[in-house]
Amino acid sequence: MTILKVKNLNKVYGKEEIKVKALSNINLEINKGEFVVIVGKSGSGKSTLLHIMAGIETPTNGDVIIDDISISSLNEKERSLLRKEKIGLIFQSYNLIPVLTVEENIKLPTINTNNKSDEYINELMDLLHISDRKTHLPSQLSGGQQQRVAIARALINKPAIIFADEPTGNLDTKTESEVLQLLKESQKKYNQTIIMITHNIDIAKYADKVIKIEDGVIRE
Ligand SMILES: Nc1ncnc2c1ncn2[C@@H]1O[C@H](COP(=O)(O)OP(=O)(O)OP(=O)(O)O)[C@@H](O)[C@H]1O
Repeated sequence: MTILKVKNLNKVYGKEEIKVKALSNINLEINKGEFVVIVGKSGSGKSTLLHIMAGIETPTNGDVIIDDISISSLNEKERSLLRKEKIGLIFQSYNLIPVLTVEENIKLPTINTNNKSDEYINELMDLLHISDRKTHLPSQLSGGQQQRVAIARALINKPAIIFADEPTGNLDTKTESEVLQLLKESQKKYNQTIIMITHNIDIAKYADKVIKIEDGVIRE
């Protein structure tokens, strides 16, 4: 079953002499439950594609369809609701709120939703080995711990699709494999789709589908 479709997508940044064509006529389909990896050289358009698929950046033209809903037909408020309900985002920079504790950061996406599950927060903190840091602030954590908090925050609403931009780029090998293991367990348990940018060939080996981008174009 298709969960995400990209149709004739183009993205151009800037105008005239500073114009950059970041994506050219991208078409793809991703099935529910798939683990998809996006690879390609620096500047090839990976982050641009991921951000547009996640509804945090708009295309110049073309469309993204998530669960039969066309993102371009939504206004900003509706897009934000769709993101909250269906999408989890993990970035290489953790984007945690500095004045909130670990637990408060993880709970952020549950505000204004029906998700009141303290049980799942505790389960995630246990799985990610951050339970003993739940009242700490992000500045009191190591990089790996901060990334695990960001991952718990992305998973808290049990999103249908998890978008991850180099999520293990700043982690040591041991933490990296723990984080990947957790993502895969979550994917299996809740039939989630993971779409991840990585430079790590080993991660690409585990993927159900590898999307290779070269100069804004998909190479099969
Ligand atoms: N906000 C922006 N304004 C202008 N050009 C941009 C902007 N964001 C990206 N670009 C350009 O679009 C192209 C694709 O960038 P993108 O960040 O998607 O590449 P990437 O494959 O994710 O690279 P990396 O692996 O280095 O993160 C690049 O040429 C980049 O310079």
